[in-house]
Amino acid sequence: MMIMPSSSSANHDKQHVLVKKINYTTQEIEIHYQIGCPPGQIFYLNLSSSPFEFEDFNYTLFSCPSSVPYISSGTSYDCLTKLSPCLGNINNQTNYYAMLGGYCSISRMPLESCTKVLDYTSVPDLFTIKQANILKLLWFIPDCRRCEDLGKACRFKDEFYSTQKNHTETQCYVLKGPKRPRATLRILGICALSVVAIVTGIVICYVYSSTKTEKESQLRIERFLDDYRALKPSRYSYADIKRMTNKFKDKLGQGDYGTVFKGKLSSELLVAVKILSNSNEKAGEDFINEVGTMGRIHHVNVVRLVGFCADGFIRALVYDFLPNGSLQNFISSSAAAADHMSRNDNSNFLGWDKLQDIALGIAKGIEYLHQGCDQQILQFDIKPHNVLLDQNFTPKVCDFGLAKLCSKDQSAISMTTARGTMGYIAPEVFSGNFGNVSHKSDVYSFGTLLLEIVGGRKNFKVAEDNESSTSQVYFPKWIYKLLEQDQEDLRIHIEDEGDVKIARKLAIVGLWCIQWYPLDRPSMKIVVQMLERQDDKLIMPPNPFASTSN
Ligand SMILES: Nc1ncnc2c1ncn2[C@@H]1O[C@H](COP(=O)(O)OP(=O)(O)OP(=O)(O)O)[C@@H](O)[C@H]1O
Repeated sequence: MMIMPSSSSANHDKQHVLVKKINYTTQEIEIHYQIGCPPGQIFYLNLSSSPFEFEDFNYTLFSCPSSVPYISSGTSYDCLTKLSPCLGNINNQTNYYAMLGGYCSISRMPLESCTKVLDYTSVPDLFTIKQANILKLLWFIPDCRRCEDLGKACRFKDEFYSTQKNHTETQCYVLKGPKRPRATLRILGICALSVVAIVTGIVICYVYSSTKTEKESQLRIERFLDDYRALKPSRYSYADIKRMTNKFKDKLGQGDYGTVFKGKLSSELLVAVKILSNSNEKAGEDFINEVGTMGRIHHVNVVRLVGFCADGFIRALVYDFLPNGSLQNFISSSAAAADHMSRNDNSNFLGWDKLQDIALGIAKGIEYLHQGCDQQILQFDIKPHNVLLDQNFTPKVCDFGLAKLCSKDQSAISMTTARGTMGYIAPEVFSGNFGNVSHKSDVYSFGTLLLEIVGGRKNFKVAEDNESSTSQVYFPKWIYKLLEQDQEDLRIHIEDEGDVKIARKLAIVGLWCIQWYPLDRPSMKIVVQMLERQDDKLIMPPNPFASTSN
């Protein structure tokens, strides 16, 4: 900061002073100022070109012959300041100077021997300068003290619009953060909005997905409970059975042990209801067998027992309805017989791929019965009649009236009477001479079924066509010879290149299964593996008819 001594002063140079303190609230600035000697110099400070003023005081300068004692006024200002040792030379006399503040009464000062030299009006606070070398300056324009008190910023009123250059009125305003360019602000706004949108989106997604997951898990539990309930066969009354079969309106078929009717459990669940005939003395036993066995098994290739009825003398079994009926309806057309076999209508022919799938499905179902349950279940009546097909032609093993439960490690079971259907029964089942009755007995029946699929006719029935001598040939024996001679033409109905390969495979597996001695037959597990093989490298089995060959 610079201040200029007055023109009356000898020194016209601008003087640099040090700003010690600025107080914006009181609008005071303190500068470091060394009082000169004689002190009058300060009284001629020219502040006209600056916005500052000093607080004006009035003083009277006295010249005294000797030093005067210092006397306090008792106020915040001192009354008398000695200017000793600043000696001045007035009227050719070397004198001490004393300065008397205008606010003090001269009568109380020890100035009797002194002579008044000069009155100074409107001069700075000499006492402060003298004590601390501080000169206090004030400014009044702009007047921001009110704004400072309010903690606000201050500016000239209508700073931007005023046409008057020297207007002095001020106004307070709230100081905002540093201004940012509009584009930056817009980008920041967009970013902020995006963040808010993303966060909101995440929150909505989270809430939505957690509600959805909750609903899904609830649904899953409901479904599980439904399924769990469905796993156990329900018990129905006769009235229920009548209601579900619409009073036995739609008959599906007649078996040895009863009549089967179509029924409806709900709009979605169709059922087949088998009413066991009372006339058959074995019906009660079959009933217990069937419910006891099927109540505990669940497999895609085993028909599901939905429920049963034991109401008075009425016994009924309720199964899932399988719209494509039994496999028997489809295998008699599988082979368009060669000249020595009777030619059947092949309108029901499913194709070799489908037949292979069906064979594999049945094998898996039987393997499950043998190995997949707590107890081994021997079905003892595997035949095409007892394989039902659903809407996708997935095979389901059914009819467990003859089934027997035994422990898994049991290698043989005792059997008092022969079980099963002639032509499918394993030799050991009807005669104890050929080995023990075991799971291998089901393997034999399955082998017969496989060969029926390939031959398209009942194996055990020698063809009744007497027009040709070859029609008397027993199909398994005949096909064994053909395969042994590695003949390509199996005299089957072929639609595709791979058909012969499939038929060969089914026939070879079938021949393995119908080995006379149970020990020579593969287990159902091996049968499944053989049927799943894609190559045509299956080893030919020994001749199953060696002991019976003529
Ligand atoms: N779950 C089912 N879904 C659809 N049809 C069925 C169902 N069960 C049986 N049938 C039909 O009812 C007919 C009679 O079946 P049933 O099991 O009583 O006798 P079978 O198997 O033909 O002979 P057997 O009494 O000697 O075993 C079958 O041929 C089949 O067409």
